[in-house]
Order: sequence, then structure tokens, then C-alpha cells
Amino acid sequence: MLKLNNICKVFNKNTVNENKVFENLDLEIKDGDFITLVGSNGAGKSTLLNLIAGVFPVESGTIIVDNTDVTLFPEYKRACFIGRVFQNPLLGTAPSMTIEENLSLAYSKSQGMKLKMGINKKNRELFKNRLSELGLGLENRLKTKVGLLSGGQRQALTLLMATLVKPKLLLLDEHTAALDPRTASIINNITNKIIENNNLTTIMVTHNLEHALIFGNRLIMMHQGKIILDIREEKHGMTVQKLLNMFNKVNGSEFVDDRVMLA
Ligand SMILES: Nc1ncnc2c1ncn2[C@@H]1O[C@H](COP(=O)(O)OP(=O)(O)OP(=O)(O)O)[C@@H](O)[C@H]1O
Repeated sequence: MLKLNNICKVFNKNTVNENKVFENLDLEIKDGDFITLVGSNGAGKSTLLNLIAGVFPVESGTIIVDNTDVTLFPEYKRACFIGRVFQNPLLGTAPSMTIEENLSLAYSKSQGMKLKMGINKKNRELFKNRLSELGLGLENRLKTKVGLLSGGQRQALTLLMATLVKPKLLLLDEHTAALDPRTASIINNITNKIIENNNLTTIMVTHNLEHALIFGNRLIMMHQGKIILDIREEKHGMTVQKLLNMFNKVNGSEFVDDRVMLA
């Protein structure tokens, strides 16, 4: 589904602040893989998602999505087949628009169409059905302005907007980190349900090592721009302590992440 070949990324090239984040990074993700991505501070997790989504260009290397070379595709073009949810619940939705208008916008965008103002009965039914799957009662609030929703409700809506039309790839960048623990847990469970029900190929960045072990079928750990652990079957039966030990063994140093949550 996704192949990164020989990716190099340098920020502030040819300046005193030059920062080589990736050098010949390779990664292959299979259709239906649900990857949890963890790593030390500044390891390159967000940069990796940004390169895949087309926020920044790569210096060299290729990005292949579903057998198409998208390396030179601009961000807006990739957004037709890549769903994203960010840490900030305010980022993914338009607050002055209603729930159904936001969903309609997402629906049009993912189908590569221009925004249509009218919402037909068929689409309204689709929106209601998909909203009811969230279990938050939002299906009865189609005309509510999104700015009136809580952070958790907004994040659930953003998740739905990103997956309303099945994306080839779903990128979640710490999408529950700004929520209180109870809401984060609800959104994590909704996320897991949506990914499993739709067999979505997903990369989820998290600072919660416990969640990184519970969710997904594959765990990748990064450090200083390199993938230092990539585990699948071994994930079952793994504990946070074992994971930290593996990091120390591979890397020869302690795992340092200011925001890491061990449970
Ligand atoms: N837009 C940018 N301009 C310049 N440097 C950047 C930019 N984005 C990221 N970097 C640098 O790239 C490196 C990787 O950063 P990135 O945010 O991808 O790490 P991360 O693994 O997501 O870190 P954290 O978990 O601490 O958020 C860091 O050295 C960072 O300073």
C-alpha cells in the first residue's frame, strides 16, 4: 500500500541550522496494516507523516501509494486519498459550519469534487448512519454548529470526516493527546472500531506506550530519524518495560520522550 524508498529530508539546508532528519529511510506498509508509531523526542515521527501527506517535499527518494508514485503530488491532491487527524481538535473541522456541512465538505473533498452547498437526502442518511456508529448522539445534531461541540466530539467528527470515504491511508498524529484521559479513551476506542470495521491502513503516532502496544498489528519505534524497532507478532505479550528494554538494547541509551506515558 505504502512504500517509502531511500527518503532523505533536510530542514534549513545550507544554513547554520541545517538539520538532516532522514537519510535513506525505507518503509513498506501493507494493505490493512495498523501501525502505532512511537519514538524519542525529535525522532521524526511528525515529519514522516508530513512527508507522506505532502506537507513538505523530500530531498530525494520516492513515496509510492497503492502503486502510484505520489512523490511530486501536492498536499491537496494527496488529501483526496490520505485521511489525517491532528492533535488539535480545532484543526480538522470548520466551527462556523454545521455537522452536516462539515461532513458534506469532507465527502466532496475525498471524491475530488468541488464543495456543493445542497445536501441531498441520500447523503444526509449516510451522514446520520455513520455518525450513529460513533455512539455520541451526534446523528441527532446534524444542524448544530461544530464550534459548539466539545473537543472530544470534534475529534470524533474529524475522524469520521477523514474516513467517510475510505482513504487509502489514514494518518493520526497524536490525535488524542490534547484530550482529557476519559475522552481520549473514548476517542481511542472509536478510532480502533473505525479502523477495524473498514480495514484501514493506518499510521498512528502516540506518546502512550501502553496504547501503542494495545492498538494495531505492528509497532514501529523511531530514534534520530531511523526505524530502530519494527515488531508485529512479538507485540502480543510485550510489556512497556520490555519495549523500553528493547530500545535500550538496540540503541545503547535510555528512551527519552518528555511526553511519554507509560500507562
Ligand atoms: N518545519 C520544520 N522546520 C525545521 N525543522 C523541523 C520542522 N519540523 C520538524 N523539524 C525538525 O525535525 C526533527 C524531527 O521533528 P519531528 O517533529 O518530526 O519529531 P517527532 O518525533 O514528531 O518529535 P516529538 O515527539 O518531540 O514531537 C526535529 O529536529 C525538528 O526540530
